Amino acid sequence: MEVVNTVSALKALVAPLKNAGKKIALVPTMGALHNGHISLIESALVLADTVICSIFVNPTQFTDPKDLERYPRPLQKDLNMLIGAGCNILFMPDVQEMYPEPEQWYIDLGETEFLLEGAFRKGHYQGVTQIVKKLFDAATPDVALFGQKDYQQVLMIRKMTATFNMPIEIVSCPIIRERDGLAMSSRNIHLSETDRKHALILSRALQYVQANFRKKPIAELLEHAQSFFRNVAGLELEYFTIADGETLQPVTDDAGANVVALVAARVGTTRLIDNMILS
Ligand SMILES: Nc1ncnc2c1ncn2[C@@H]1O[C@H](COP(=O)(O)OP(=O)(O)OP(=O)(O)O)[C@@H](O)[C@H]1O
Ligand SMILES: CC(C)(CO)[C@@H](O)C(=O)[O-]
Ligand code: BAL
Repeated sequence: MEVVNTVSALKALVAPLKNAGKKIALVPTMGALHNGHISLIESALVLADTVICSIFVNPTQFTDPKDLERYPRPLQKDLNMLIGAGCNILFMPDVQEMYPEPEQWYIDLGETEFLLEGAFRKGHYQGVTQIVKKLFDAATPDVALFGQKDYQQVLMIRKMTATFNMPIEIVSCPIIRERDGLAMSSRNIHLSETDRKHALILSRALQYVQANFRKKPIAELLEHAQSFFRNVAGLELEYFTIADGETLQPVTDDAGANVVALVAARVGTTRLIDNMILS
């Protein structure tokens, strides 16, 4: 695996590959890799000739400075995992290169930006689209892969690429879970033993809704799913919604296809998200 730290070094590697007609895939990450990330690399290897993984903990998408400060950065382990997975190129730019000057960035991502994650992490999707645009410009991929775990993120990135007419296929990959159902996340490392038990409530509530969708009214599903989170010390529900998979607006009982249940909760000091597609 080639490791490059600058945009110019990345472009120098990628240009001859593109000239030779090779298909390039990009898997953007913030590091602290787990099997969810590795599944993206594996899917990328199927879709493309060369797979680039980026590791960059992007300051502009963090709304909580403590969250940024304590974001895990186990570099050696990440390198070993990427080599084991067969990744071809690791791009690890530094903050100074990605943001040489403080810059203005605003793009219209539509109303969906302000719902769910966007409501709890103000400006988050401006920061995400800002860095993903820079990563796309640097890597010039044909295809980029993201996890369904960050469901709303995939919608926002599709909107951004459409805005800039970027000819990049955006692929959403299934959520990889621990054996007991907890969605893998770099932030799981912060969970205490008690938090780890409470964290399971997110996937359990989603599973309940998935198993009972169209069997019970939406209001009843929501009430019961939300009740899973009540009176659990150290567990704080931020949202649980059953929404249209494109607009993320809440659906009613006559909803057709493309419905998703999404949840976010604080478990101890850690904020977790998860979702399941219902139809
Ligand atoms: N469990 C998972 N299954 C599949 N893809 C995942 C999973 N977790 C994260 N991803 C995807 O990996 C990419 C990089 O995510 P990121 O580096 O933020 O990891 P993360 O585990 O989501 O970390 P955190 O949630 O703590 O920010 C994103 O596209 C994300 O959706
Ligand atoms: C896409 C991403 C790498 C942009 O920083 C990040 O939001 C993530 O890890 O999902
Ligand atoms: N996994 C999405 C990146 C973030 O939480 O900031």
